[in-house]
Amino acid sequence: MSGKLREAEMHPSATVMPLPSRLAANAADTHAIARNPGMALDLGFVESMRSVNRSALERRVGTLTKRRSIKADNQAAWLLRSISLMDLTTLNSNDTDERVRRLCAKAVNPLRRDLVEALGLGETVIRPAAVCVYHPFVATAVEAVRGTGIHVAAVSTAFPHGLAPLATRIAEIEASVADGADEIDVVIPRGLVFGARWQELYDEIKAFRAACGEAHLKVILGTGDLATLRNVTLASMVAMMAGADFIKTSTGKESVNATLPVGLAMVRAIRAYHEQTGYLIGFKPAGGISTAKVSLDWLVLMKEELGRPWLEPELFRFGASSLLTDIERQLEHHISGRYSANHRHAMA
Ligand SMILES: O=C[C@H](O)COP(=O)(O)O
Repeated sequence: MSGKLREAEMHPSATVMPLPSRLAANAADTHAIARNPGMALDLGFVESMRSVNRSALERRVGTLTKRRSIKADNQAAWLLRSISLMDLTTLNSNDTDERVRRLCAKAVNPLRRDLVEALGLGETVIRPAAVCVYHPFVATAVEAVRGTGIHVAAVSTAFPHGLAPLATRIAEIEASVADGADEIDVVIPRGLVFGARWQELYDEIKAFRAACGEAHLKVILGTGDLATLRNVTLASMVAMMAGADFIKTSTGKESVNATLPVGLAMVRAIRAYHEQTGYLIGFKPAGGISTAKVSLDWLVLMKEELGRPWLEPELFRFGASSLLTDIERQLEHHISGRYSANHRHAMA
């Protein structure tokens, strides 16, 4: 099979629908979007989202993923898109500066030279949107990706549980911003959701947003801990009202991470918020997304439910530590018809 990609395939956004009013036209800057300022907490609106039908969401996900909207011939182009939508992540207890430098080097050159050439990419640069690290490694990452356009995201607010005093969590955000992180992934204390303590949750997230300043705020709900899709939907809505730029499923540390039905509940909350306010909120599924095929399922879901603007890094990211390795293997297979051993891939 030829590995060369047609121009239109390399740039799926070339055929996008007209951009909604709040999306800036300059897609070269992945922060070029009108930021969600948030709104007053409207519990009536939050509660209007309360009925969530799990089996209907599961049926919809089944239909979407079986319809194979991405044809085999186009899959390589969409896998390249998955790379550009990735927050390449390392969040391990044994992380070191050296490991973070290696991750960043991989982000700067995510594909081997021979793959780039075989795919006919020419001067087209394909890179993850961001690297995502713990606070102590922010400065190292900033230095390592300087000048590349790759964002540096820090997980913050006592990741992954969110159970430190509020002042400590806010100070953590401020420290990561001071070190150069321009995206901050915060976690919510799940107990605020179980107790329906929406005002407290709203106030905390609003304080996180203020501490972020210009840095973009991604709010991790820890959906695997939240027990019901109703909780997921209501927490999504409160996070957006409090000024989240993105809502994100999971930390990668819960026993259940990003699932498509949960993702669907969240993107429908995003749609409702957009209809109410005109603002576009990003979505980041994270945790356990490790295969190229699953990444394509997510892209189909986003395209079908929210449309093309949510296939751009301004509005969609995968949080993933090992997805890139599988995408590289699948691209190699696309080119050569063979799979190579994992050890040939630097991040394996
Ligand atoms: O936010 C990103 C996640 O922690 C990554 O999870 P993962 O290691 O399962 O890909």
